[in-house]
Amino acid sequence: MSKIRLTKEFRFEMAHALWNYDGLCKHIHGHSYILQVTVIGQPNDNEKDPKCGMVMDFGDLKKIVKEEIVEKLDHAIVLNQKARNQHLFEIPQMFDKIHFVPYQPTCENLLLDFAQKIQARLPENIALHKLKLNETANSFAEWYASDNL
Ligand SMILES: Nc1nc2c(c(=O)[nH]1)N=C([C@H](O)[C@H](O)COP(=O)(O)OP(=O)(O)OP(=O)(O)O)CN2
Ligand SMILES: [Zn+2]
Repeated sequence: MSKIRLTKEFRFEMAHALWNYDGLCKHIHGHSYILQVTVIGQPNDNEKDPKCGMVMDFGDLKKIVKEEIVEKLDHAIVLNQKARNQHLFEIPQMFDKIHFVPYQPTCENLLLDFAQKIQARLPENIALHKLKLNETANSFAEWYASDNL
């Protein structure tokens, strides 16, 4: 049976800084990120199933991506763990949504992290096909399953 790709788009506001970077992005600054998540699979052909005709309910995909990524990162600060500093936690009303990650929080590395998190939550019959992350209106990175076999 034929396969179909489904895409859902998410938006979140996130601050980050690139540790040891040689440009302006070494400073804490924010982006309005746009994340497109594309999955691939065969539409359900069981007429008795409420999900008949669907590869995956858009709502189920939304739940996974919101729980794994959007709810955690929206209005958060993401910093390389090399920048970890106890003083930041002394002002919890500003810094209780700070995430230190074991990588440089570039578009590329965020996508590698997102791919792992989404893949771990997808049902067996559905595969992650592609991710696209816009950091600005004219800068984006893409992850393709076919590049990572
Ligand atoms: N390969 C990457 N390069 C850069 C990343 C990244 O994640 N991957 N990130 C940054 C900065 O965080 C920031 O996103 C600036 O990016 P840039 O597109 O250079 O933004 P500008 O506003 O300066 O670009 P304009 O084309 O002038 O709008 C830097 N590089
Ligand atoms: Zn940036």
